[in-house]
Amino acid sequence: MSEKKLRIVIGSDEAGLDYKEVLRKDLEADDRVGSVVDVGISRSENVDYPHIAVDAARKVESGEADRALLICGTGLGVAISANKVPGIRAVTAHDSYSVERSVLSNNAQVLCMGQRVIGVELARRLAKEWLGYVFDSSSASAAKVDAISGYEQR
Ligand SMILES: O=C[C@H](O)[C@H](O)COP(=O)(O)O
Repeated sequence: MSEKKLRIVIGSDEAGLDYKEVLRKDLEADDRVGSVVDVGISRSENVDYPHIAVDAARKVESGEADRALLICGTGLGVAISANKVPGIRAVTAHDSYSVERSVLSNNAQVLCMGQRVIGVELARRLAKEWLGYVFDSSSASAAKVDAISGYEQR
């Protein structure tokens, strides 16, 4: 039985644009990915990171996409912004273990990285690993994620 392919949204500000372009190509070439929607920025249009991050997060929240990958200078601003969208769990992670736990412990749908923080090859490797993790809703972590959701003001 084949796994359902992931629908990914990718976005960045100017500080993350180079990595975003590289990571988008990697995602498009990955068999586990069914679609990649790029919410910007492009070389010709600059937009500040909060708008890109919220746009991407809304696509996940609405069910249009399964996950989002966001890049800015640090990976911090895009995570803060994406987390303003109810139902979204966005994290900044630059190491393999945190990327794994962001999905398996936190059921985070949004991974954020900083182009000014890690090398491009590590970012590529982490994004590849990230695709392989699937949250287990019958795991002991599920009740903790539910508790996070319970604190949201809807
Ligand atoms: O978190 C913010 C990002 O790192 C962004 O790319 C740069 O933001 P700044 O220009 O406000 O430092």
